[in-house]
Amino acid sequence: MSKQLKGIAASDGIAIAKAYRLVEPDLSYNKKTVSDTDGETKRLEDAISKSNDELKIIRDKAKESLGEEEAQVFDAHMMILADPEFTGAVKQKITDEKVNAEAALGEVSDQFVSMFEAMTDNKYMQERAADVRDVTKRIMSHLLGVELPNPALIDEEVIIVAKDLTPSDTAQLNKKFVKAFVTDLGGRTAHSAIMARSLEIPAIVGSETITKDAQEGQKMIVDGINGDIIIDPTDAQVAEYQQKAKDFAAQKAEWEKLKNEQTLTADGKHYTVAANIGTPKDLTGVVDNGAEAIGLYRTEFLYMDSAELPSEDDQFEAYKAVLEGMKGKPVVVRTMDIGGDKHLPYLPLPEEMNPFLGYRAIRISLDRQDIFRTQLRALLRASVYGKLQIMFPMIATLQEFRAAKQIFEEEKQKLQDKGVKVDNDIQTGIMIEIPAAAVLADQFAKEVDFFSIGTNDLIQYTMAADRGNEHVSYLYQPYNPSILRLVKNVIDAAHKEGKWAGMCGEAAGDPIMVPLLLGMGLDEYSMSATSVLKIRSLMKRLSTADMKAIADKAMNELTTNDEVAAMVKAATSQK
Ligand SMILES: C=C(OP(=O)(O)O)C(=O)O
Ligand SMILES: [Mg+2]
Repeated sequence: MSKQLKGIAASDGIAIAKAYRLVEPDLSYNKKTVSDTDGETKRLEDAISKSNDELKIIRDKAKESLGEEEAQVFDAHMMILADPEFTGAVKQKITDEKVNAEAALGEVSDQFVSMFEAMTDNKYMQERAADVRDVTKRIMSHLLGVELPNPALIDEEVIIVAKDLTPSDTAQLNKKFVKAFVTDLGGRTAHSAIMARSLEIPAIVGSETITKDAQEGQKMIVDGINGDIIIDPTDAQVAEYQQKAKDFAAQKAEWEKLKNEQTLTADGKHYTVAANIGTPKDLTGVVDNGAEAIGLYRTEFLYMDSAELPSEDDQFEAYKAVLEGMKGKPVVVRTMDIGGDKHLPYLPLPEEMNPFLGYRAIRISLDRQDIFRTQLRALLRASVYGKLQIMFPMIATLQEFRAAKQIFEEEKQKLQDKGVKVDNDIQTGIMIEIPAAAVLADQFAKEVDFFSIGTNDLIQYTMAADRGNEHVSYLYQPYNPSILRLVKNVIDAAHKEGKWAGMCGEAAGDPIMVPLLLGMGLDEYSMSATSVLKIRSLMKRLSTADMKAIADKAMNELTTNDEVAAMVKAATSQK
């Protein structure tokens, strides 16, 4: 019997394939005393040898499908397996303390991990802690006779089923075989969901129970447009969704025709439809989808993809590639936004009760000026290759903006003094994603060159509802009149000072939000590249005067998110 489930639609598209459970098995063990220590040592050696064979295969596969760099992590794992200090310590423990191999491995591993993690001034050794943890899991799985999921070995079409996916898990998915993913946890603006959209993989998050409901290899349908999941579908359901997939492809082909057009409304007004990117690799999607600018380059992925802080030169190359690739079209580069759900293995952050309210983004940059200044220098040097605009994330106060701007000016001056060419007209702006900044937008507008509204965070901070928590996702309300009024306040404040206002949160590519934003006069809309043509097509049939009436009604007469959504749908003939 087929089973239906609903989750939060996070990335468009339909997929039909077998489930692949990316779920860690239970690796818990009991500590036991053993008399046959030789036998126990032999069990350990077998498990190590099986782990080694497995890692060799995984390494080769990863190299083939993901590239040399992604595959290197498995080399590091094999080195630990071959390291007599580590494996020797486990064997010693079995013999000396007469304990089972699982307990000896677990305890030695914990010691190594704590030792590496304590070396806070040695990034290389700190990273080894994560490697030791991974290798321990692999050996333990063989000792316990359970199987670890090995996503790098996937060689047939699958739908990934997981509790949650971190941005780095998502980066390792091979698009050739991974047709979709479904998770228990998460919200539409979690970074794994954002990455799914840029990879053009259908995704559903926050299903709550998919890891309980879907068994390995079971056939599944994932409808990333509506958030529907069907496990073990009937033939009729498969046929129905094959048709839906065809319709979706036809719709996409229709949008494709707008690729080289400007974005004009029905009454002939031009607005900039831009794209968000995470790495220079995403440029292809931006160009293929005809985006008119890059409204947000999330540079933290450059830091996350690296084993250590990226050097000034590495960063320079990445920024230059993006600026050149856009051929003079504007590129808004956001300085590093680490913290919240984005971590760096080599930059341990303090454990926090509320990481989204803690040490992150500009707060880290102003504290760790060595990191910040390096990034600004790389940006300044790259600025001559295109139209660079720099944006600071998570600005709460004017002092923060002034401090960031001051550091930017200092670095610019130092480079110029050395005779390095930099663009003299780089605009500097801020993300508006903290309600304090949205409320004081009139004061900020006097000092910044532009605003870009980050609704992903602005909504979570205004509604006090974690953007990634499916239990409070009902409160994550982009169309709530409170959010709309804040957004309007920001746009009006910018315009009053002759500045421009954009939006780079996911709401900028939302077909219900866009008519409201047009009505409020938002200048720039930056979204997943895959939404650009859909939104251009929508804007083409809307008139700004009509949308102004709708936006005014939403902000002044309606009271709930749902009322606003229903009104916009009816007024713009959307289903
Ligand atoms: C665009 C935003 O930034 P991020 O999603 O990276 O937090 C936002 O908060 O809306
Ligand atoms: Mg944000």
